[in-house]
Amino acid sequence: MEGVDHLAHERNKSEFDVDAMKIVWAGSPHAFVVSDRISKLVASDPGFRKDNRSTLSRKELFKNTLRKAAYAWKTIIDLHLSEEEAAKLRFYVDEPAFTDVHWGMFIPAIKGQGTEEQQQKWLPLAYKMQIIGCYAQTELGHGSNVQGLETTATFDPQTDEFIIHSPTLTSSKWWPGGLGKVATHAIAYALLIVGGREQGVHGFIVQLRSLEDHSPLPGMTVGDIGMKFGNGAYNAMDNGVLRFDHVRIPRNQMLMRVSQVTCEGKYKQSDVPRQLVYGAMLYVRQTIVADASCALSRAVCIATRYSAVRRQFGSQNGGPETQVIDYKTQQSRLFPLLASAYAFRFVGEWLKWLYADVTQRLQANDFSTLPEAHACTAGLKSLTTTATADGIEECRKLCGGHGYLCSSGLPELFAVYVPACTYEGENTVLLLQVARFLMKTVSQLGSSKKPVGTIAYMTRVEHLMQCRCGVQRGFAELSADLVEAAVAHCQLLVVSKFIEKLQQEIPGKGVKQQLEVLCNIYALFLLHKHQGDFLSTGCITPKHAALANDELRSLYSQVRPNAIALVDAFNYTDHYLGSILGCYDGNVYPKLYEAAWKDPLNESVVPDGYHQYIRPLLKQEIRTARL
Ligand SMILES: CC/C=C\C/C=C\C/C=C\C/C=C\CC/C=C/C(=O)SCCNC(=O)CCNC(=O)[C@H](O)C(C)(C)COP(=O)(O)OP(=O)(O)OC[C@H]1O[C@@H](n2cnc3c(N)ncnc32)[C@H](O)[C@@H]1OP(=O)(O)O
Ligand SMILES: Cc1cc2nc3c(=O)[nH]c(=O)nc-3n(C[C@H](O)[C@H](O)[C@H](O)COP(=O)(O)OP(=O)(O)OC[C@H]3O[C@@H](n4cnc5c(N)ncnc54)[C@H](O)[C@@H]3O)c2cc1C
Repeated sequence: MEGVDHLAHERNKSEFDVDAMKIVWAGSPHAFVVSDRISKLVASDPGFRKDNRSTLSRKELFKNTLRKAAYAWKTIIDLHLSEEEAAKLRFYVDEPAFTDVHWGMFIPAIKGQGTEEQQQKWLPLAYKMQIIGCYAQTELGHGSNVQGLETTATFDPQTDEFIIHSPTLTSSKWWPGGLGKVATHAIAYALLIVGGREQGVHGFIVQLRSLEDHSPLPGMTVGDIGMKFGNGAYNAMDNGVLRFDHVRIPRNQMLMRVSQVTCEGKYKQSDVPRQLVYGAMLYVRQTIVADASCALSRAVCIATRYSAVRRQFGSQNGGPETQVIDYKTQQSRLFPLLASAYAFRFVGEWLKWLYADVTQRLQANDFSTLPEAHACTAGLKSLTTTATADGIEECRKLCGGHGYLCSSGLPELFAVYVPACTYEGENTVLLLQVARFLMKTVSQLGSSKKPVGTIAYMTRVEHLMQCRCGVQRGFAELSADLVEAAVAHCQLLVVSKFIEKLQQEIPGKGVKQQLEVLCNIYALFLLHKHQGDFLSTGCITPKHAALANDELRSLYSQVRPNAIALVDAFNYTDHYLGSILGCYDGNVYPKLYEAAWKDPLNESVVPDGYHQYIRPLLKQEIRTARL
């Protein structure tokens, strides 16, 4: 039944102003208007179609991605879109591509680590896409251990150049997105050697390919690293391999904000801390946290709408069966994820603020908040991506069998999303960074250096002052426990930022009340899940644990009538969701049925291969047939 809203009865039940919630979700009325306009623009343009993605071969998929990226760029130019609108357009096009790394890493690395002069030279070219950049840090042998990178950049004072070289197989650059087939330039990270002395890892701008015919420049061996997890999905991205054979670049292509090499071959360090070499990672981790709420909310939107459409069991006197969303078990799996999507949205907003604040301070040579910013970006990146990847998979299961179909949108969403747990810092490795920061704070508790900001609470935890570790090799030996402490610290951050959000004025009928319910679900669900830890440390009593569980059930009942409206507030178009199960009108079954017939296997009634393989089998001719 075309045009009928099968979820209208659900939408009529809602107890709050959905339009006002859309603005809260978007961040501001302006952000909502931009997001709404651009998402509809992308959805209505056949040039951005994506429903056939899972049936394309790797080569077709990749070429189609190139076409879309070029078409997106043309749209941006033709419509004179602002930077903000252009970023939204790329977001709603929803295809992993070299452009993510060009805009998300190459440009930020030059901005953060380049001198004024370098920025003036390279940024205009990059902004106009006259050059396309990638971020070549990871190597075949080392990813997490950045100090272990083997690529060398040796200064040659005779020619005023660096010689970039890959001395071993394991020093081959391996993984950088966009490197394989597209990028013309890279920020390549290499061990700097000046006057025979090693000076640690630094970033260099290296041209990879000719701007005339795209052939690799002399001394470069470059290609794609091969198929990745999931058909379609992240295979639209050309993650690459690169070897340097004594490639020479001018001295002024070393990113020199943090440290410099003079033409005489002197190595000089500015007053800024060395850690700023890692600055691009700080930036991207912050954007990944914001992105987690998008990916999780998308999966939750699909699972919630479908749970309201799907009915199983419970028919009374021939009446309709029960909507699966009404089962308490379904609610106890789904609603904490709905609450998490909102929680991650708000902590992402806060992290964006924190990043802007630290950037401003760094510009004024105030480096005091850098360790905290590093711990927050690393920890929240780890926490939100792990929870989102797990959450997407849970949403697939919440959709039963149909969740496994590509047309549900969930398998591809999972395949595209799950590497976020690894890239930009493997999640456990990042939690160890948070643990290191926490232990450093604990060790300073008795001193005059008082913890502030996100660790201010530590002064209130009396017993931390008495913490002494009797275990040999302290940190390494206890690292599994310390990782758990780091997760708990990050969860505290998420909960406290949700509570802070609720302390702000939030307009719109019933909006604040809904958010309070979600915040309580988020916090109590954590308490319920980790009640063993809370009980064993005496933080709660068994009675508290039971009360929390009772309260959770009551909160789920309060969410139930508002569930569809709470996911409508994400304001996702059917194009962006890319899911038959999650379509706005809930008209799932006819769409699933129709889509099945479009599969290439159904192009002929009798399949290719019948005469060769099926018929001989049926006719018992298999032993004589040539297979
Ligand atoms: C489809 C895409 C969808 C969504 C994405 C949305 C937007 C994103 C846009 C684009 C991205 C798109 C695709 C992703 C592409 C992926 C790219 C990459 O993966 S790039 C490679 C990333 N690599 C890593 O993250 C490596 C991880 N390793 C490290 O960060 C470090 O090596 C590590 C910190 C683990 C260890 O460093 P090391 O110096 O060896 O050790 P140490 O622990 O001694 O640290 C020294 C000192 O420095 C402090 N510190 C470490 N890192 C930072 C930092 N980033 N900032 C500030 N400070 C830092 C550390 O705390 C320590 O300080 P103290 O001595 O304790 O004071
Ligand atoms: C899709 C994708 C895109 C990528 N894009 C880029 C890119 O554009 N540019 C780029 O430079 N890189 C890129 N990467 C590489 C990525 O950044 C690294 O893979 C990532 O940082 C993890 O490093 P690794 O592979 O060395 O993992 P490893 O460090 O080898 O991890 C293996 C295991 O060892 C554990 N481990 C490692 N160190 C420790 C430790 N100290 N203590 C305890 N456990 C430890 C980890 O927890 C993990 O379980 C990309 C990767 C992927 C998957």
